[in-house]
Parts: sequence; C-alpha cells; structure tokens
Amino acid sequence: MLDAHLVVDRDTFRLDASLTIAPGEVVALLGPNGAGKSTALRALAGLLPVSGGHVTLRGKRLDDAATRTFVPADQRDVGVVFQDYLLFPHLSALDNVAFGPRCHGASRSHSRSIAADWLARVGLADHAHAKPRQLSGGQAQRVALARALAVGPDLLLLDEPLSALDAGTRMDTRAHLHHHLADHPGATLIVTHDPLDALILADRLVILEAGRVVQEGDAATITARPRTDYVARLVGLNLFRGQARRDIVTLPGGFTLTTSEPCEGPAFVAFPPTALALHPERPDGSPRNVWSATVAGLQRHGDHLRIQLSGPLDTTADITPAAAAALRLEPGSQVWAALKATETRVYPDSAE
Ligand SMILES: Nc1ncnc2c1ncn2[C@@H]1O[C@H](COP(=O)(O)OP(=O)(O)OP(=O)(O)O)[C@@H](O)[C@H]1O
Repeated sequence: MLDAHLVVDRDTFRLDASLTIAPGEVVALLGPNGAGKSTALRALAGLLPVSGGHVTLRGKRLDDAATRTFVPADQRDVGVVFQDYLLFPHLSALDNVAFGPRCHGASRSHSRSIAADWLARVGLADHAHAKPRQLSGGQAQRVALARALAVGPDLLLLDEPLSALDAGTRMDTRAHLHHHLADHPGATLIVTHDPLDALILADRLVILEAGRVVQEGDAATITARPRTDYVARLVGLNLFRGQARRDIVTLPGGFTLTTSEPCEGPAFVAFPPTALALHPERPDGSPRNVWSATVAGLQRHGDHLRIQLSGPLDTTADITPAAAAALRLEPGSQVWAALKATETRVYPDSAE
C-alpha cells in the first residue's frame, strides 16, 4: 500500500530511507534524537517534498523528485496525529473531527455526522461540544485520532502519539490506540522513542539512525539479534562486535569472550545485564569470562540496581540492592565481573 524511498536534504543532514507498509500493517519508526524520524513523517504527510526517491500510496504517485510530481498535504489520503495533537482551540471536539471530512469535500452536515460517529467510536460521544481546553490529555489524544481516522486515510501517521501523557493515562490510551489501529484497514506508521509503544502497537519495527535504516523486522527478531548499540540499549542488552573463531570472539582491543555456540568471521556477542555476576575478588571455578572492572555509575532500575562498568569492556550489570550493599559498590569501586558462556548469544555480523 505504501511504497516510499525518501531522500530529504536538510542543511547537512540527509535522510535516505526506504519504507513499505502493507494494508492493515502497523510499523513503528524508532530511532535516537535527530535520526530523521520527523523528517520522514513530514515527507510522507506532504509537508516536505523529497529531493530524491518517491512516495507511492495505493498505486498513486504522491511525490517524485524525478518527474517533479508533488501532491500537497491536504490532497493526500493521509491522516496525521501530531505529538501535541494540534486541535483547533476555538472549535468543539465535534468540529475538530469534522474538519477532516469537510476538507475532503464532505458537506457540513455529513462531516458532522461522520465526526459524531467517530467520537462515539473513541468513547467521547459525551464530549462532542467540549473545547480542547476542557479535555484531558488522553481525551485530546482520542479526538486527534478520531480526526485523523475520520477521513478514512490510506495512510495513518502518528508522531509520538503518547509522549504528552502521564504514565497512567499512557497505559489506558495505549490499549485504546491498539484497538483502533488493529481495526484500521490502511497502512499505519508510528514515530516513537518508546520501545514499549513500538512493541505493543506495531507489527514491525524499522530502526532509523543518522538518516539510514539500520535494522528492521518483528520485535522478536530485533530483540534476539540487535545490530547496533542503539538497538541493543533499546532492548536492554550489552552488545559487542568482534571476530569469531569457533567459540571465541576477539573484540577490537584484543579482549576475548568465550561463547557457548560456535561462529566464524565477523560476529556480534550479546548478553543481558542480569548475566553479569560481580565479585569483590577474582572468582574461582567455572565462568570462562572474567575481568576486572571499575564502577562508573549506579542507577535504580525497577527492583534492581543497574551498574555501569568500565574496563576492558563497557557493560551494564543488574544486581540486587543487597548484592550492591554487600559489595559496597560506589562510583570508582573495583570489582570482578564474571559472565557465563551459556548466557551469551553469538550471531554473524553480515547483512540480513
Ligand atoms: N527545519 C530544519 N532545517 C534544517 N535542518 C533540520 C530542520 N529540522 C530538522 N533538521 C535536522 O534534520 C535532522 C533530523 O531531524 P528530525 O527532527 O527528523 O529527527 P528525529 O529523529 O525526528 O529527532 P527527534 O527524535 O529529536 O524528534 C536533524 O539533524 C535536524 O537538525
């Protein structure tokens, strides 16, 4: 349904990313600050022309640098929910939602009846006459979603749809959004920083870094085999790249890690923060991977403490507060880190 190759130049930044989304599919576009997510969303919405490549939606060319085709935003079958919703403050919820169909040529009364129907579907029939300032954040988000869906868009774009909400509202609104996205027959793209939103709402993740797609796939594949530091942090893993020879991976500084599975050639080694055990003295016995590390930082992480370690490897370890107290950990402390080979995952560093 959506087939796009987006090349957009903004001063020194270049976005060069391909994106396809099937009808009914929900794709999350994730990436660090400045990766180009908003630029991609704006190009798809028709708020920025591409300088190369194309945007094709349901077989229709919306943008093509080569043929100088450019369909403006208001003539695209695209619905957008912006981060801060951009509701018209002087219009009621009903008129905000009716605005979309009205712009797409529906009569005033028909637009209002479509809007009333959509407000009912998002559970806000009782708030039709409320102005945006009388709505809670979660309700405003629903009005913005209803407004975007009311035009029956072939492509729905959501820019950080939950970021303006507090944690409690976020959970409810996420569940609500999930329900509506599952029913949407068109393509959906969600731009988000939040891995939880991506994992819950999307069928597929596309990871953008410095204007390029670095990894894409379903959550299980990406979680099992991250390919960049950003993705590894996103899914909460320590990740290293090196040269594998049988069950030994040699990292660029010469440090070696023993893995439980064999691999050959360029390879990634990943392990979770819980796989690292910390000891005051060099541990005896079985672990094959043992090194001396310095505590660079400590943070609370749920029930655990997350310890940043520097040394031959920069890693994070999760330990219990009791273990941290017994080890008397503080920034600058020296510890021994042990990692069992069976806790590591090794996979080839080759193009997918
Ligand atoms: N109006 C602009 N003019 C010039 N450069 C811009 C403009 N807007 C964004 N950029 C640059 O384009 C790059 C990508 O920005 P973009 O906002 O698309 O990233 P993002 O992934 O959405 O980031 P964030 O998560 O912080 O919103 C950045 O380097 C930014 O400085």
